[in-house]
Amino acid sequence: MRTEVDVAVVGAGLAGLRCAAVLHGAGHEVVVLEADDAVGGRIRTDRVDGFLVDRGFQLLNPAYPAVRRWVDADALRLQPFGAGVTAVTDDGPRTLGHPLRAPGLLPRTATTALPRLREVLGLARWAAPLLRPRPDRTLTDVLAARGTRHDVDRRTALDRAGVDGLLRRVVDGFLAGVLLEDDGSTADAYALLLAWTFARGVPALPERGMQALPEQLAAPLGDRVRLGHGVTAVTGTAVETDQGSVSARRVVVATGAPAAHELTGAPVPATKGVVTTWWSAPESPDTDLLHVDARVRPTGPLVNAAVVSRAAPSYAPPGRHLVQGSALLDTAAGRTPSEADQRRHAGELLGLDPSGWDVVARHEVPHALPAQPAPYSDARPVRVGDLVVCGDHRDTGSIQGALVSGQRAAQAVLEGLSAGRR
Ligand SMILES: Cc1cc2nc3c(=O)[nH]c(=O)nc-3n(C[C@H](O)[C@H](O)[C@H](O)COP(=O)(O)OP(=O)(O)OC[C@H]3O[C@@H](n4cnc5c(N)ncnc54)[C@H](O)[C@@H]3O)c2cc1C
Repeated sequence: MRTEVDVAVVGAGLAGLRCAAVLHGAGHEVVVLEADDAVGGRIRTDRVDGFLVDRGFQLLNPAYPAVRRWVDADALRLQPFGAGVTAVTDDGPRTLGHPLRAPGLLPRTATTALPRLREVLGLARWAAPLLRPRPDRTLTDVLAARGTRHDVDRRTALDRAGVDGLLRRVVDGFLAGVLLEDDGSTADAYALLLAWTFARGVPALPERGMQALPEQLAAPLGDRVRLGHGVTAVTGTAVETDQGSVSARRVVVATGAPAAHELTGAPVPATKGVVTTWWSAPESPDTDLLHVDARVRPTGPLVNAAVVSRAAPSYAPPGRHLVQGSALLDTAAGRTPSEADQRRHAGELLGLDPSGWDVVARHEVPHALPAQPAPYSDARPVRVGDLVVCGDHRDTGSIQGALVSGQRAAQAVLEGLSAGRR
């Protein structure tokens, strides 16, 4: 294979697909070179025995600005989770729900929150910047104006705001599952940004699984996406793959952080890992919420568990339920929770006997998210030497961040191409 194009994009994850779609839409000849056998990168879905299982539990928040702008969410036929969380506590299960988006949870939310007004006030102090954004300013602007909170991690910020007790354990447990760290080391500004998106939208799963999202982005590109093309080397104008070489006026590296480092030598953030086990269960409680362990001494490794098929019925065949339990994974530190530990803990969090569950799949994802320590930075440069680099590690470690970094990379390429023409 020898190809000549305007732009070669390495990687068909969300960032690469968004970047390629913009360039294709602007009339440039683009090729996307993907090592794997399908598009999606970290967002893949398998069908196993009639179940849909994503490669690691994740959710799509339709309130992400990038999703609103560039994704046809209606076409994905989203199945929302409940807007709240159920916590196992030392005094039994407690539920906290979004007051506007989950009015049905109000009585249970009030029972949890009213006896803890001091803790609620602490939480309000922590979340105060979220209450202030003016319609004409983004939350990032508001956080920038506050300055210092870019420099602290979320543990320090929650301590300073006086968030403690049960609500602190619920917040920590919930954020551990989203940020994939349980030491509070993520930049507080990013934790607040996430809280802001959770306040504005209810996370959901597409009817055909999470992979429907990258597939939608890839559709307009047609056969410009070449699967099974592992890239071995790049320069500013050429890409070597295991199938031959591609010449291009510009090259975009849109891989995850470790591959970006290998191909470009650019420094990349450390990564966080997660292991999700999926089980088929004959019965389940009627809950579409995430369940977390908010006991003073949690008894297992899970950051969350859920009966996925209660929220997303398309994920299980009739008469069965799909349960997931996710735990932090750090193979270098010897932290690889066993299936048995995950199963026992999931049973506790959901109030079920897990002995009759069958494993459907287990996904260990060592590089699930880039670490996002303080000071917060959501827009690392996309130009690295004469290459353009995108991916969630250049922005925030999220669907939103990957899409935005792809967009920024495309803009940088367009500027470069038009400057080259002058
Ligand atoms: C388990 C898990 C749970 C998550 N949960 C959430 C969530 O709930 N909400 C949220 O917003 N985000 C979540 N995320 C994060 C989100 O999925 C990622 O931020 C996003 O998908 C990253 O997209 P990307 O395009 O930057 O990178 P990737 O998806 O990693 O895409 C990079 C692509 O490059 C390809 N590639 C790599 N090397 C080469 C090479 N040499 N040649 C050719 N191709 C190559 C890869 O195969 C891949 O397809 C989660 C991620 C994981 C793994």
